[in-house]
Amino acid sequence: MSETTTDERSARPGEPGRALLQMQNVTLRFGGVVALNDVSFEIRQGEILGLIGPNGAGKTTCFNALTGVYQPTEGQVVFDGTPLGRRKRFQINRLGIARTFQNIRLFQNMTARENVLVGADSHHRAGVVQSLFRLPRHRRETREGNALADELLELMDLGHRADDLARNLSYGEQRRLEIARALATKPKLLCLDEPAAGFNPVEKQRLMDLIRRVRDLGNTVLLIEHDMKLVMGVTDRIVVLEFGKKIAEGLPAEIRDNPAVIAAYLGVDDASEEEL
Ligand SMILES: Nc1ncnc2c1ncn2[C@@H]1O[C@H](COP(=O)(O)OP(=O)(O)OP(=O)(O)O)[C@@H](O)[C@H]1O
Repeated sequence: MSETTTDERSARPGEPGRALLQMQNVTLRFGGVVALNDVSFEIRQGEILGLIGPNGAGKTTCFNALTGVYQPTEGQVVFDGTPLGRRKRFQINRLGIARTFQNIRLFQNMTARENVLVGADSHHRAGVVQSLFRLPRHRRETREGNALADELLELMDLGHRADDLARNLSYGEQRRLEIARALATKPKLLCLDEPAAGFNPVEKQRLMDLIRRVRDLGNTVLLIEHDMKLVMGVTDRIVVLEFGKKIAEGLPAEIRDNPAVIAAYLGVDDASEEEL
């Protein structure tokens, strides 16, 4: 997990703090489709920022722009003071951005612990020679990796499943394992793309509690989530997209009362004013 200093945590969630990531006037086109249209916002150190909007609003494209899957057509993404430019996904991951996906991407025939270790391993420094001959650095990193993996599994309420194959975990456990694996890269920013998709309300609430726990340890989280009630309950600030444009940004209570947001969601089948 990322380490934080007192300075970084001094700003309370929702209050102005250090900008960890800045989307600066990002436009992203796919042929004639403008998936993002001049979008600007920032993610502040130590907060949970919710990114919401109706289907097709551009949320996943936004994620993809800031994790290196797509390059902005115009504008730029600045992370921790560094413009991401044309960096590849693994380079952006090394800078400190980790993400999970809408669909589960685990190594199904590996144990839960091994899946987390894959994340930690990508940041280890011991080379092939060190590993082959089990030299001291490799041994130390293996020990540290195992300890970190177990800590993260505990954090995600998966300590008791460490030695079970990923494929034998329940759907909810697999989703939590993905978050543990992403955290193993010790990211400065954790991006979660609909982590509660397919959950029942009780599971959803439990996951949101875990995400808050992750934030309380000093991590910064970007969260895409469709369920409005959950977003309102867990996030510190919210950015709302509609048709590729940012239509609102603010504290959950401000977003709930924002007429443009209410109008955007009333146009969607499965949302009602009550849900907002
Ligand atoms: N690779 C692509 N090629 C062409 N168009 C795309 C591509 N990816 C996304 N789009 C289009 O960009 C727009 C935004 O899509 P995006 O998936 O980012 O929205 P979203 O808010 O994540 O939606 P959902 O909630 O349904 O996942 C949509 O019109 C979509 O069809």
